[in-house]
Amino acid sequence: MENHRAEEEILTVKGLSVSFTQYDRGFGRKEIQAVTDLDLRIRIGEIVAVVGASGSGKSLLAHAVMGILPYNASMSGEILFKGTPLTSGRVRRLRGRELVLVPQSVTYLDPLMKTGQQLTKGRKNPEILEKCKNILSSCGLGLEVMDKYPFQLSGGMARRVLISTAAMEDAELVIADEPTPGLDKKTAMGVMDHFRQMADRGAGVLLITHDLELAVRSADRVTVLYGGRTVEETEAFSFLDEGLLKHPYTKALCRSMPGKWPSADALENDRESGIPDEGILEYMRKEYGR
Ligand SMILES: Nc1ncnc2c1ncn2[C@@H]1O[C@H](COP(=O)(O)OP(=O)(O)OP(=O)(O)O)[C@@H](O)[C@H]1O
Ligand code: NI
Repeated sequence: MENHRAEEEILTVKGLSVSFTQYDRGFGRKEIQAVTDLDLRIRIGEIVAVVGASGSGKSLLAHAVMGILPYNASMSGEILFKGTPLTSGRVRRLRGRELVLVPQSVTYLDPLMKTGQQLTKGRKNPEILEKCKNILSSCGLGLEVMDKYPFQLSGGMARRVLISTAAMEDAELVIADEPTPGLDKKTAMGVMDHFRQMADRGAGVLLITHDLELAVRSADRVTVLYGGRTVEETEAFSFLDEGLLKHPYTKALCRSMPGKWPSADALENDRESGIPDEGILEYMRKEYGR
């Protein structure tokens, strides 16, 4: 992975739309548009965060890239991995190797397999075991978890095993779907350090999270979704200065970060923010129709 041009895109998503067909009793079919015309780019060495409220389409984006959308979903748009279309055959070959997902739900761990086997995929050479040990320890876990089945782990431990499983592969694209709930801040930052190391070695990382603060601290760029659409795409540092953000929804999100509440005085004189008096959610409902 050494000789890539720095500007090379690992992942290119162009105009992605995902919809579901629902059948109502007696009323026929209804199309539900869940993701609309989404663009996203991840270059080598980059961590790109996707943030947005529950139901804004973050996991669907991840699942579309991984080729694991549910059977009743249909998608359109283009998804390229290293500049070449990610066809269903290609994604099947790359999944779990060059293309790795840290799924949102820990139920993705195989309940019948000890975690050690899931981590090493049965490989027993000393280098693999050493690597496994290092990765587990950077996620705050000891080697003893390798001898346990998933049901013997707490939710937070299972999540860390999932992250470690992904980190074991020298993936070129890692998609982490809400990797940090249930982890304390220190462990969460440890996990993010790990993703940063992977990026430094030439991978691209897509970090999906509710946690805007984590996104701003760990990612290079942040894409904000609302109702399946991109509201704003910006450098992470823009969140340190609200004036660099464009959309009122992003500004409102920025203000919701801990320690980010503007003073009463600032709010009194707040003509610049563009955050409407009616409240941001009411505004978004009108603008985005949901
Ligand atoms: N199998 C499905 N059938 C119908 N609608 C679906 C299906 N899966 C997802 N959706 C809809 O698509 C929208 C986006 O879902 P998605 O799981 O991507 O949200 P999310 O941003 O990941 O939310 P969360 O933060 O809660 O994980 C939701 O409104 C959801 O209702
Ligand atoms: Ni999700």
